[in-house]
Amino acid sequence: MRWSSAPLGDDPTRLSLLVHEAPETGQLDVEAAEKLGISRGPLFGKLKRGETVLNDEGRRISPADVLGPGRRGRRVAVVELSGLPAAPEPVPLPSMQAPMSEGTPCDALVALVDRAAVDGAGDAIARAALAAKAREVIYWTRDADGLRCQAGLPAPPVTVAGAHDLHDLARAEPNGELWPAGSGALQALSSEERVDVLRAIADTLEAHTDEILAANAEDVEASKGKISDSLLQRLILKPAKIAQLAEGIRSIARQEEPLGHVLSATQIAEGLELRKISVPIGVLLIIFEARPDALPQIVALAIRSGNGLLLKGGKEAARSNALLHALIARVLDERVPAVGAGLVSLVTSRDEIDALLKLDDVIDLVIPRGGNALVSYIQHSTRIPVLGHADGICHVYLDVDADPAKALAIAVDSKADYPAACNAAETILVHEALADSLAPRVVEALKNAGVTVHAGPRAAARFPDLPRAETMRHEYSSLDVALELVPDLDAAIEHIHANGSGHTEVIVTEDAATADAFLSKVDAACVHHNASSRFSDGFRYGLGAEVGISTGRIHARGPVGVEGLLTTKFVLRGNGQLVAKDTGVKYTHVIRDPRSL
Ligand SMILES: NC(=O)C1=CN([C@@H]2O[C@H](COP(=O)(O)OP(=O)(O)OC[C@H]3O[C@@H](n4cnc5c(N)ncnc54)[C@H](OP(=O)(O)O)[C@@H]3O)[C@@H](O)[C@H]2O)C=CC1
Ligand SMILES: N[C@@H](CCC(=O)OP(=O)(O)O)C(=O)O
Repeated sequence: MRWSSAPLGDDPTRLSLLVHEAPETGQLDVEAAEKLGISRGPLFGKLKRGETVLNDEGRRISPADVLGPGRRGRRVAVVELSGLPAAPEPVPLPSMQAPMSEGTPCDALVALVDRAAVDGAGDAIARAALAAKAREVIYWTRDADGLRCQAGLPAPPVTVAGAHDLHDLARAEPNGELWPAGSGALQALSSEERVDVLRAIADTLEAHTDEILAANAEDVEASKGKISDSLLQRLILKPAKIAQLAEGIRSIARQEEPLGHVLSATQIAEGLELRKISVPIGVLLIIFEARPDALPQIVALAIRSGNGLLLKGGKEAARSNALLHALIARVLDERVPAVGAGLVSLVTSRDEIDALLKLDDVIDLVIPRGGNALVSYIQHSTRIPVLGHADGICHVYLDVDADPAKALAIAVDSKADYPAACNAAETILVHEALADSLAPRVVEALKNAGVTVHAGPRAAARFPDLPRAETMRHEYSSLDVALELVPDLDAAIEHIHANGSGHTEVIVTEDAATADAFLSKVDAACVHHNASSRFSDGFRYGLGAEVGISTGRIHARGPVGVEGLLTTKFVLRGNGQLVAKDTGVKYTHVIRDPRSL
């Protein structure tokens, strides 16, 4: 352990210390070392100290070959903000201008405040947290009775890279280095290291299934009677769901490295080569509903794509999310200490969102995943680009040439498989020519699956006993569905465009030309032919997982996986070429095949 003093703002008389903990090397794997031809003795000590050694045959053995994961030395900034007399002798500083953290994020900021001044200290603490790039803030107060660690004060939640109070932080004008630090460090990791983290997260989820289920059971218990049954189902985690989650994360790990992928290449002129490569977007703020399995999926996609993350989950899932986040944070700290837990921050309260939405110099993309109200609110409250994942008013159109067995099964699966999902069908459209043949069978099959069928204006004339649908533009998110009759394909498409939300639309028909017309004319993120709307999902589409299903048009649409979290960068390599009013080179503009590079 060593310490140095560090300046805080423009008042060098105040106590401010930077405490550095010595790093811990990993455990030496004696068996592995002996297998590599290292005899017990001083070489073991050298390897433990991080030195490369020569084995008995003179081959170089590096510490990484025989040491388990180590722990980096933590850094804690200590500041005294109350004007109390300075404590230990300040050590002369190399530069008073140096940032308090010496450029590296601190694990924690310990702030000492006069008890009487606590109420007014928030802004100063926020500024100190910013200067220290602190991931966590711990307050101590001091009065006549001595020092006290203030557990009673609003807990300093580990939120945006740990900053304790986002409102204060927003006022403190972050310089953009605090949050992206983790993202930059993530990009510096090798593909193997990021893959290793994903595998470790998948293993951790499975290993802690019981604890996760216990935290989830508390969330479910607390929400019973307060939310609808279908929303409760969305909140519930089960062992099979956790196993599928882990498998999804492993499949993301198996995917081809997404960063630095050459998407196109052009020879601009002799010796002047242009490449377009894939890069991460940067820092993402993702707001999602009370569905805890979304958290590890989103984290895995962000890690694979090299993005930093701020997460805000639905309040009903608070305990499940907190545990999942803590498990992931531990993996990050253990496996990639250079990146650390700060890469993924969990915001717990809706109140913190407004301050974050102001940080357009820090956050690169906001993805609100939830109802239309949420998405519109975010769009109107920020200058940060927004990729909306809004509601799913999905239709299944049963064409005159539909195979009846497929039509019945697809209608039932699209609604009843998981009624609360945004990709569940909300309206079944049936060709009018089938009003007396297929339509009653559809009503029957849906009823048998426990679904209440609500008749639209035309269907009501044919099925007067059914309850009326109050509107055709409604997301039931429950075991309810609307039924409407349409005269032909064009009317079906018109109905979909008038009432749908651009999420997922399905046609059931055996006529290829009708299917093609539907698939090309319908304007939605996902269009399916003879397949359930429920396939519209990142895991089922083979993306491993999803952030959600984008109902926005730019830049990603439909289930958003790793690719949806990337942007591009042009890289031009030359050897001194100039533009010189476009006379400097002879343009060739030869398109290269990226696969040949
Ligand atoms: N397209 C897609 O991928 C998805 C779409 N959906 C759609 O979401 C809807 C259901 O979601 P629902 O459970 O109602 O979720 P909400 O839209 O009510 O909330 C989702 C999240 O947004 C937060 N939130 C809501 N309003 C605000 C606000 N004004 N400021 C800050 N945060 C806010 C909530 O916080 P808090 O919990 O604290 O209130 C929660 O974390 C359905 O329409 C469904 O189709 C759902 C999942 C995926
Ligand atoms: N991925 C989902 C669908 C999209 C989704 O997240 O929906 P929701 O259940 O509203 O959170 C699924 O089919 O399982």
